[in-house]
Parts: sequence; C-alpha cells; structure tokens
Amino acid sequence: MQKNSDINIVNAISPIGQQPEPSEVAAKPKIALIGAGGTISTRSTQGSLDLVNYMTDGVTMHVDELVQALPQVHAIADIVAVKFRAVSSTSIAFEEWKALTQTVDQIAATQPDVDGVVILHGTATMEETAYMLHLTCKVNIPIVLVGAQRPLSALSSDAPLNLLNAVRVAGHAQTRGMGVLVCLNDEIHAAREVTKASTARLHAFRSPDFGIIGQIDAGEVAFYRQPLRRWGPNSQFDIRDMKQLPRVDIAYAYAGDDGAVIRALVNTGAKGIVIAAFAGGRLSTAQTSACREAQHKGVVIVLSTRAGSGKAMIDAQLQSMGMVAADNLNPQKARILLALSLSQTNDPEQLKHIFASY
Ligand SMILES: NC(=O)CC[C@H](N)C(=O)O
Repeated sequence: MQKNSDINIVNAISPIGQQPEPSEVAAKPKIALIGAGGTISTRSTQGSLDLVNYMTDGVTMHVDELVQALPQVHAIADIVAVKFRAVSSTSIAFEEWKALTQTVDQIAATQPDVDGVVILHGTATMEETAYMLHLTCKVNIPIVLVGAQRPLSALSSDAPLNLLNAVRVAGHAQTRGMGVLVCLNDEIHAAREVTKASTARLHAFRSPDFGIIGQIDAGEVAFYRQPLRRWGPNSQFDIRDMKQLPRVDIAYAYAGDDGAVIRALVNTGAKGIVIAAFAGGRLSTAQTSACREAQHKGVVIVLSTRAGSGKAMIDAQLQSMGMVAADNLNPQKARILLALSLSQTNDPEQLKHIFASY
C-alpha cells in the first residue's frame, strides 16, 4: 500500500441529504476520524470475494472517502476527517505511535469542541497501538480504535457497522474515563486486555479472563465495567518528545528451547527481553541460563506467558535473579510497557511496581 506521510486535518464533511433540525445538530457529538490504514481503509480491485489479496493489490481509501460511502454516520455525529498515514498495521511502530499521539493532541488543542476521536487501524497490531496510546495519550476525550476483518468491497463486510459503532462509542457520554477502547463486532474492549485471537472470524477480538466492558445493540451503547489500572492523563509515560524507545524483543518459549533466541536477541542489542514463557511463567533450564547471561550484560528480563490468558507467576529462583512478572499482560503488550519503563528505569523493584500498576 502507498504510504502517505501527510498529517492533515480536512474540513468537516457536510452531511449528505436533508439538513437536520438545529436541535438535533446541538445534540450530536463532534467526532474526529483519523485514518491510519488497515483493512477498514482498503478496497479490493479483484471483486467482492477477495478477502486476502486486497492488502497488497487494493486501493487505499482516505477517511473522507470512507465517510462518503457511509452517509448514515452523519445522523450520529458531526465528522471531522483527519488524514494520517494509510499503512498496513504490520508496518506500524514507534514513529506512527508518536505521530498518532501528536495528532490526537493537535486535534484536542485546535478543536476543543471535538468530543471524541476514532482511529481507523489495521487489526494485526491494533491491540499494541491501543495499549501504547492508552499509556501515553494525555487528552481527556475518548479515543476508540476500529478496524475490520473484511474490506468494504467484500461480501458481508464488517467495515461499515464497525465504523458506525465506533463513532457511537466515541460520542457516548460514559466513554470518558474508560481509557483507549477497541470496538469491533458490536463489542467494546479495554485497551489493556484486548487481543486479536482469530485470523479471519468477525469475532476476532477478545479480552481473555475479563471479557468486554460494553456492547452496542440496535445502536445503543451500554457499558458494564471500567478499567482500574493507571493510564493516559494519570500515567508517567509520555512519548511526544522521545526520539525512540529502548529496544525490547520477545522470545517465544518452545519444547526443547536451548536459549538460542535469547542469546541472539542480546547480541542484537536488546535492552529488555519479554519471554512468552511456558504457562505459569516457567522456563527451560537452558533458557534460565541464557537469561542469567543476558542479565549479566544488563538486559532486563520480563516474564509473560504463551498461555493466552492468566498471570505470569515467578517462582523464588527466578525472582531471586531479578526477573519481573508481566502480570497478565500478553507478550506484545508487556513489550510496550517494558520499553516505556526502560526509558525511565531498569531497577527491578521499580519495574515490578510499574507492572503491578499499569
Ligand atoms: N484485518 C486487518 O486489518 C488485517 C490486515 C492488515 N494487514 C492490517 O493489520 O493492517
């Protein structure tokens, strides 16, 4: 896909069709839509049965085009379309996270009447972007990430209703105070817990252990619980002026693991390694030795698990080595929290406190 590096706030798009009554206008929230690419922003050139090739051969739609294709959204909100970078989320990294944070800041500063922000994003790394923004965005307005499993050009695309629902959630009064949210398939997930757990099902996004925090049925948004851990305005992390994050990699444990991946990552220059350890937070003897070598070279080791849910528990031996548990963060989210933390400290006690707080 083409990369468009312009960050450009486009004028509010006028509603198509009949103008609503003034009283309706006053009641409608104003929502900024930031187009960051992914399936939701891509159209196939191979017809309605293409569910795979569109990411390489397809046409990127900017957010204003998408809104033109979804006039129903104007009954729900006044839309401000914001051009960002249309990329596959497999290419999203620190540079995009920083630019997204700055873009959200810019919207909040220049358009104080904007009630919420929706970010259109690929699903592959949506959970990582959501958690990064959750930990670092300082604005008080809701931020909702939305994607799709099937492009707008496909049969039974989930793109239109997902987008409509995300706008509903971003404009809903109760959404303030929930942190960054992810909204697909009529469900609302908290950024800290959500993960993509299926390749192609519409019900791909899940929040293991705790479940969704809300849902949208027949256009009605309903919340049932609220995240408690530290985030956003109350967080110690801020990437707006950072040049880069300390390098943190992930080592996935497997039967017969001889520690080679951990050693290779140390040689690559990792400052921290998150291990997707065996369930419960366990390592092979050879991995433990490789971790000890890594720690002698100053590399911080955080244990998450490959189990898909539950807390990583660290036994006394690994604790005495100064390893830090990722709590119940999955490896890719633990990587984000560790990278942010390492920009401030590599003290195991402080890191333990951070992993217990965020
Ligand atoms: N459904 C999707 O958005 C996944 C495909 C896409 N490559 C992405 O993550 O950006």
